Amino acid sequence: MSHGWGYGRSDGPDKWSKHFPIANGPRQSPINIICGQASYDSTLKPLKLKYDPSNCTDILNNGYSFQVGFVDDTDSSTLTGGPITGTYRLKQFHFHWGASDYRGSEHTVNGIKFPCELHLVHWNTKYLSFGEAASHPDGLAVVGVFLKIGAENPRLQKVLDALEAIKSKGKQTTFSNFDAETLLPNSLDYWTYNGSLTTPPLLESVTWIVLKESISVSPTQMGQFRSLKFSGDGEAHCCMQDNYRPTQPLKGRTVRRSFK
Ligand SMILES: NS(=O)(=O)N=C1NCCCN1
Ligand SMILES: [Zn+2]
Repeated sequence: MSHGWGYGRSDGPDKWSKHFPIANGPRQSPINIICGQASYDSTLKPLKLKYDPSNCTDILNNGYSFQVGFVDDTDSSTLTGGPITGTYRLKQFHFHWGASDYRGSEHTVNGIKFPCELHLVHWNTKYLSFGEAASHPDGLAVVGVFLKIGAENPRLQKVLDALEAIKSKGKQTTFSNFDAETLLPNSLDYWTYNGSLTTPPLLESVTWIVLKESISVSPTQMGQFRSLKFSGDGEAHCCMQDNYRPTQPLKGRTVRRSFK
């Protein structure tokens, strides 16, 4: 499952530019969102997320994070509105987290790190597939949701309960009838900017939509994230944590906000 990159000292984010030179490109992600510099745009539409729980198929430890996959052969789980035009289909969601509760998110807000960040990955249906869409500047839209330490999150717990079966790299199991909408906060106010995938191949094809409101996660639940392994069965155990890319230079980009 390893593609020659990771989050360790020898293969981590500072080394990615060796095989993926776009790592130093003009629209890399994640970024630090400076609230006072994000400009309100009254033309931004409300986000419309319509997810069908029956599209949910599986949960996989891919050796970098874990992802929950969705069938994406129809428009039954989609993102529309917001800063995008057209219809984007939900492909998967995954998370990034830290070894401690004081780091782990990829985006930061006024320099503040959260312990975890959820990414809901969607692709533009003007293209034929996720893979095709990922090579176009308007191909992908990722909704980012911060997780903040607080009360136990019973909706998140449904996902965490499935981790028992996918502790090591390459493990996959069925995961069905999950409504991804239950992972969203009450408010869909957002920041948006043009960026990239935050993991190799770091393609600059993502419209980022980062929600202002966070969802809760308890310290115990964060421990369940950290119980996963980067390593496969039979390999030296390596806890899956600190699987986040540090923030990247803005390089003149504008961050817009949908809220006053
Ligand atoms: N963290 S991210 O920007 O969503 N990066 C991704 N890379 C591979 C495909 C899905 N997403
Ligand atoms: Zn991600």
